[in-house]
Amino acid sequence: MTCFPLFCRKHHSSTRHPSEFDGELSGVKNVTLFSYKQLRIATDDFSPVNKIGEGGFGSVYKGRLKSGKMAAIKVLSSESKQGVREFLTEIKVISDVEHENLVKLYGCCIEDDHRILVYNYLENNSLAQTLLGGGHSSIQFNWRTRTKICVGVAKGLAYLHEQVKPHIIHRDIKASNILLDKDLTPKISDFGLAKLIPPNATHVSTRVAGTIGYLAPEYAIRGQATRKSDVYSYGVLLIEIVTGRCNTNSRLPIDEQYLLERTWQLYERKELVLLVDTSLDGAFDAEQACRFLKIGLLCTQDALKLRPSMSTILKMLTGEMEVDNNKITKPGLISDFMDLKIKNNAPKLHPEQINAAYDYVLSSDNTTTLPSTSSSQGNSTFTTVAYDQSI
Ligand SMILES: Nc1ncnc2c1ncn2[C@@H]1O[C@H](COP(=O)(O)OP(=O)(O)OP(=O)(O)O)[C@@H](O)[C@H]1O
Repeated sequence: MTCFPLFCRKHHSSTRHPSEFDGELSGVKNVTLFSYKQLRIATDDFSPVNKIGEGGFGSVYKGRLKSGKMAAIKVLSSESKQGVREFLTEIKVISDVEHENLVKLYGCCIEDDHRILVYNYLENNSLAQTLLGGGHSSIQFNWRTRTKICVGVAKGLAYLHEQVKPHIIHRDIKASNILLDKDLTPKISDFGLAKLIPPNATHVSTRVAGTIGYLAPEYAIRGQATRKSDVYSYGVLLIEIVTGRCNTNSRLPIDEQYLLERTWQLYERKELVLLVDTSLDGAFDAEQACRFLKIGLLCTQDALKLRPSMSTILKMLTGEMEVDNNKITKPGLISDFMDLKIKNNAPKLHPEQINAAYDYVLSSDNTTTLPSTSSSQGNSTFTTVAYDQSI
């Protein structure tokens, strides 16, 4: 393994072709550059046996580096144009930040057409595959562990939002981007969509790219990414961790399908405790669990100003600050926005219809008919959307 700043020319191997990446990454320091051969050896020639995941970006392999360290090796698929941009963003953003609750980038490989990111390997997969994976994991998420995960993710985000300069908006906080190490310490991953906030900017107007179910309405509709749109996604995640449920589940009765709506209903009825994951068999601190759910509601309010900052959230999670019930208002839901826009009193939408409705709301032709409500129902909302704000 060679360790040197990227694009320190005297170290370039003969196989590396200078490209548009040189300019794009000129400010990046201290990233280890791996050769393709090193990563081929580490992964046994990218053997399917070592494949541990597949994302929007490409395939992820487990590998052992020459140093003996285990690594997660993320190979950008060659067709992915958008992926190249995200590849560059990810390197720029995370090469400079280091925190216990953020995934660590060991380095990258830019050789011929290969674009590969190398991270520290996290033994216990993502929250999406474990806690929310429908019972396919043997990990016991007891209440203490859940508390540690909620607090850890909040610390990682507070660091990105408030300590790093310029501040960083992650833009894709969701269960599949929270990875767990061997001690179940959470690590925020996937900085490919992150944006750096220029000093004095109130928001970054941007292509909307994120995951339905976690997107703050103002970000989904107007493309305005702020730290408060990350706070919204964090609120959704927090409620998922306490309840052990995905934010949308179309197998449930209609009034329970949308977790945020359900949380609000039970909050109004003062029955929030009923929402806590039943697999805990009652072994949880009810005051703390209800507090976490209320914090989730604070985070997902429609008005950005009402959503707390990550450092305030952290204080509320740890009990250093009280949650003021008077400050909690109804969650902002994209479906509410769509209900207003869609003619003929659109019925409640299934997750796959939300995708179609997105396109509908953002298209100039708002006379388009929505697909019928009787379509087949899926359980997952982990659909990544990306469209131009200018649409
Ligand atoms: N550092 C890592 N350690 C262990 N496993 C990892 C690591 N990074 C990624 N993985 C595995 O690879 C999978 C795919 O990760 P990736 O970040 O490419 O996509 P994703 O976040 O699941 O989806 P999307 O790209 O659509 O957001 C993860 O769900 C996880 O199982």
